[in-house]
Amino acid sequence: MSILEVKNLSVSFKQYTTGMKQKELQVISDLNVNLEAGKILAVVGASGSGKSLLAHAILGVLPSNAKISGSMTYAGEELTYSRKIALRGKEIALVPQSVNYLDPLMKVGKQVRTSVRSGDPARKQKEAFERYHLTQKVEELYPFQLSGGMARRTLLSTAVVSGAKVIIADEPTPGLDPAVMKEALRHFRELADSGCAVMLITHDIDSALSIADEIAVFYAGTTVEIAPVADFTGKGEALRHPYSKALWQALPQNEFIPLPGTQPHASSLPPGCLFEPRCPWATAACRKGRPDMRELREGTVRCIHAT
Ligand SMILES: Nc1ncnc2c1ncn2[C@@H]1O[C@H](COP(=O)(O)OP(=O)(O)OP(=O)(O)O)[C@@H](O)[C@H]1O
Ligand code: NI
Repeated sequence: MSILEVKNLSVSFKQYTTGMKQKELQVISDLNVNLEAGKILAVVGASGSGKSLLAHAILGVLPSNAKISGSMTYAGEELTYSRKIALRGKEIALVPQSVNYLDPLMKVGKQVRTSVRSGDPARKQKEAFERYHLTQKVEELYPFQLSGGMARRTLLSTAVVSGAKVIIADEPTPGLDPAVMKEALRHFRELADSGCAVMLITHDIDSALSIADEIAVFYAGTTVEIAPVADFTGKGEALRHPYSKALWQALPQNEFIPLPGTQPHASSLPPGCLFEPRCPWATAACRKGRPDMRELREGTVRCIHAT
């Protein structure tokens, strides 16, 4: 059952260039994702492909010079800005990419306890700390006294004690030791199995494959493919988009073949398909316009040539 749906999301930033001229920088174009109760959607893609901005758009925490279009629904109703504020941290929780989101002036035990909305805050905080191997001492520390890994585990604890129905985790695992990282991933799976919808943004495709149901591949601010995890296998034959195949083949454990070229910057997006300049399948038709997302073999793809 779909709980959060993002349709044709575009995000642009107003920027001033020389002589006070204004320019719109389109950083997300026509992006679609769908989160379902009980499912984990992993979001992968190069740095700068718009993963964090999607998370921020859903939570309503984009900077004030951002312009947003498209539609979002939560539990079947439009997710307006005021609804985002009302649901943030309650029904929709974010594990932010940066540990700077912790309140610098509040002891971390208290930060976690204030996120608890039902049940005993002290007990829930203790359980989360135990799970993430944070000792009791840590409760009394301020964020500046934590190591990077401890700060991350605190952020994880804050999101998981909230009882939110949707958890959006933006690169939650870097800097964690492997045992804690595994525990965090297992915990996301448990939360999904108990009915949450989870969006896991990660650079680590292997981790994503170990727990997710579907993978969304981002490129230059849009989704190029959404595929079941089972399709990420072999040489990527089952994948639909040439970029997903290239991303898969570039992994060290696969062919380790790098894809030549770079992702276009928002200031110089190609006129047609965003992947066209690097695409081995590109034809003149690909330069004519942006392809729509279309259904193909249990997944969706944004490519006119995909079969
Ligand atoms: N406030 C802003 N003003 C202008 N451009 C921005 C702003 N915030 C982000 N961008 C641009 O939007 C694009 C997408 O950024 P985003 O942070 O979503 O990438 P990401 O996929 O999360 O990358 P990473 O994997 O490095 O975290 C980038 O090109 C970035 O430079
Ligand atoms: Ni990011």
